[in-house]
Amino acid sequence: KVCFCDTNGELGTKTLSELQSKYGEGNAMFQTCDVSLQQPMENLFKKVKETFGCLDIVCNNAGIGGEVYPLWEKTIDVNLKGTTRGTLLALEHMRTDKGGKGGVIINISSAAGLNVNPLSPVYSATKAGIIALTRSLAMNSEVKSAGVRLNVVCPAFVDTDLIKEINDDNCLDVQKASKFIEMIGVVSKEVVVDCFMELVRDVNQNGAVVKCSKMDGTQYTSIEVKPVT
Ligand SMILES: NC(=O)C1=CN([C@@H]2O[C@H](COP(=O)(O)OP(=O)(O)OC[C@H]3O[C@@H](n4cnc5c(N)ncnc54)[C@H](O)[C@@H]3O)[C@@H](O)[C@H]2O)C=CC1
Ligand SMILES: CCCCCC(=O)/C=C/[C@H]1[C@H](O)CC(=O)[C@@H]1CCCCCCC(=O)O
Repeated sequence: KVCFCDTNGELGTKTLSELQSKYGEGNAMFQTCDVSLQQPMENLFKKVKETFGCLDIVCNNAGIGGEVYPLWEKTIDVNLKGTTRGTLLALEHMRTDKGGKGGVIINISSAAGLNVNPLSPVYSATKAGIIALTRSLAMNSEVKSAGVRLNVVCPAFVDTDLIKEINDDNCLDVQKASKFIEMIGVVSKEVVVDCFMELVRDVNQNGAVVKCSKMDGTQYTSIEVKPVT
C-alpha cells in the first residue's frame, strides 16, 4: 500500500490511476499537499494512519532548485523545512514508544549536499542540511530504541524534469552546468530506486548516506561518528 503527495495535482492523479490499475484501488492513495505547510502535512499523516493502519516506510523526496530571491527562500522552505517536517511527522507516527510499529525513513538529498557545488549554493546548503538532520536522528539513541531507522540517498544528475529545467533562476551559470552534466553523466531513475530499495531492506545500514552517480557508481560514504556519552 502506498500514499504519495505532490503540489502537482494533475500529475499526481494520473500516477494514482496507473498505480491503482496495477495494484488495486485500495492500495494506492494520492493527496495534493505542499510539504512546506505544517497543518496539511499533519492531516495527511493522520489520514494515512487511519486508512492503512500504520506507516512502515516514509520517503521525503519533494525538492526544487532556486538561487535568486524569492526562490532561494522557497528552496529552503521546500527542501530543508519540508524534509524536516516530513521526517519529524514520520518519527511521531512510527516510534514504538508512541504507539507506532517502528519503520524506516529515507530522505532524498543530492551529491550537491555532499560535495562543493559552486553553481547552486543555496540548493546545496539545503541538501547538506538534509544529510546532517538524517544522520543525527539515526544516531540518536532514543530514536534507535524506538525502532526507527533513517538513511539518505544522494544522487548526482538523474534523468528527471529537474535537470531539464536548469535555468538562470536555479543555477548561477547554465553553460558551465551543461558542461558539468556532460562530464558527470546522468543516471537513470531505476538506479536511484534500486539504491532506495536496498536501504529499505537492509536493517544493518541505519545512518548510511549513499551516493548514486553515473560517473562514480553507487557508493556508501564513510563519515566519522564520535559517540556521545
Ligand atoms: N534530478 C536530479 O538530477 C536530482 C534530483 N535530486 C532530488 O531528487 C528529488 C526528486 O526530484 P526530481 O524527481 O529529480 O525532480 P522533479 O522536479 O521531477 O520532481 C520533484 C517533485 O516535487 C514536487 N514538489 C515541488 N515542490 C513541492 C512541495 N512544496 N510540496 C510537495 N511537492 C512538491 C514537484 O511537483 C515534483 O513532482 C528532489 O529532492 C531533488 O532535489 C537529487 C539529485 C539529483
Ligand atoms: C557545480 C554543479 C552545478 C550543477 C547545476 C545546478 O545548478 C544544479 C543541479 C542540481 C539539479 O537541479 C538537482 C541536483 O541535485 C543537481 C546537482 C547535482 C550535483 C552533482 C554533483 C556531482 C558530484 O559532485 O559528484
